[in-house]
Amino acid sequence: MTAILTLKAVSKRFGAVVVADNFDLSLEAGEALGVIGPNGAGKTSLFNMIAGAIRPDAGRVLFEERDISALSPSQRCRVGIGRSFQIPQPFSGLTVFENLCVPAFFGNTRSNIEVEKRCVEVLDLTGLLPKANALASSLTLLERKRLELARALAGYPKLLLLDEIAGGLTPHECEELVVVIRQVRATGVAIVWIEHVVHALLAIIDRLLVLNQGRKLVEGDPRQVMASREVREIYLGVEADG
Ligand SMILES: Nc1ncnc2c1ncn2[C@@H]1O[C@H](COP(=O)(O)OP(=O)(O)OP(=O)(O)O)[C@@H](O)[C@H]1O
Repeated sequence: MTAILTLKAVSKRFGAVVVADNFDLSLEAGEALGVIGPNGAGKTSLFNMIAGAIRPDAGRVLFEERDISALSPSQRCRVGIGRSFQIPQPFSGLTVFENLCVPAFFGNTRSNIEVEKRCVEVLDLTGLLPKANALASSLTLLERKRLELARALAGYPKLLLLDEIAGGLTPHECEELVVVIRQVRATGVAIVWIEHVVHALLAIIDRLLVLNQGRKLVEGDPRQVMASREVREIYLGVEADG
């Protein structure tokens, strides 16, 4: 299969803090990868380097085998990278539908009818159709999370970066969101999902990567990774003896 995303020997540091240490990553089209790691491990910085918000000190980022290292965040959006942020910040004075129009119209040559159709499709997929005309400021936390996902989807991404989208939700709300993300996945979009709510991740992903201090600590089958000595050590603070 073709790699949709490749990171080659990416390094980044902020002063003495290393957030990526000669880091390699490959993701196939349609694949779902989970990313966990302790606070400060470099997870959001990884997204920032994929989405173009920060530039690595060294290394390259490839999307569908094209080097996108020099592209701006908006150009990366246009090639097919969508992103949701840890703290949803919708345009609170606009309606839910209008919030989607912004990324759906941005920087493309699609007709109004096509873009409107896309917005309705995404609202339906994310369960927000009944709220289409509500002001974003009136939404509950779960609805704002749905809107965050919908805004990332509105720009026709082939790769979706989800940053702790389940954070702060009740277990029941989290289950509802997992149902939506599963539906998104079924449309063929590749997903990289950073999440501390591990059971939500495990319901979706094919592969799990554990980051620590900008390095890949362990990666592979999600359940095997969760049961690994390395994960027990960093999360439980125990010196596992294997
Ligand atoms: N722009 C920046 N300038 C300076 N330091 C930064 C910058 N961005 C991130 N850092 C530092 O880099 C480290 C990694 O941050 P990052 O947000 O990538 O971690 P994370 O794994 O996402 O953590 P969390 O789980 O707490 O969100 C942290 O120590 C953070 O303070």
